[in-house]
Amino acid sequence: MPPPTTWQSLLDMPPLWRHDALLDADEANRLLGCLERDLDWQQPSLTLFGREHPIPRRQVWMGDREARYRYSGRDFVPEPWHPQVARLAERIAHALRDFSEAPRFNSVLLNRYASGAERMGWHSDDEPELGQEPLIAAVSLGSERPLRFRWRDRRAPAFNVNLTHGSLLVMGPGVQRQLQHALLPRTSHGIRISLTFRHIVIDT
Ligand SMILES: O=C(O)CCC(=O)C(=O)O
Ligand SMILES: [Fe+2]
Repeated sequence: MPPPTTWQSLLDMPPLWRHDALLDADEANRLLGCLERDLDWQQPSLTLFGREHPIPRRQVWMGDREARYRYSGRDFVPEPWHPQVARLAERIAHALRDFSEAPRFNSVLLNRYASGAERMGWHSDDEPELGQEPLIAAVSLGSERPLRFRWRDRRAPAFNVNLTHGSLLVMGPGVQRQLQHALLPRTSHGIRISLTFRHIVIDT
């Protein structure tokens, strides 16, 4: 496990870690503006009980060409790496050098929440293409919002993790299997962008 100087351990087992200053405020501001401007933010619909619902946020999938993912029963090829996002992936890999299980991230889901009303419901990132025990690294930009976690077996109370501008949250092996997370709606919040870096296992 990494030295605890810049890292804060939120859970020991499974490992949940936060780094509050991956980017300084200027870097985080610049990246937020650049992603806002450059990316083609999408709002796909999901089918739930036979009805189509547009997702309550915008998103972009980005990554290596081979890192395809399935979504609503269809195969998607990710957008090519934006140079600033590719640089950020390298920076995270560097910050994670002391985690023995740190993967090489070949894809990232970017989420854009225009206001506190936009959100993401309870889920785990446990799609088969992420492998058995994924490590997911999430960078937050913009308005500070809590990510709420709950244990699937309700062994302990749910808790919030505050995601500040420029911070990095690491969800280590076991987090997706044992917990769910959600970005719940909040009043009076400004724009927020998150980038969740993942490793998609490529079938050969
Ligand atoms: O926006 C967030 O911090 C949560 C994103 C998330 O859970 C995901 O991309 O799977
Ligand atoms: Fe997630």
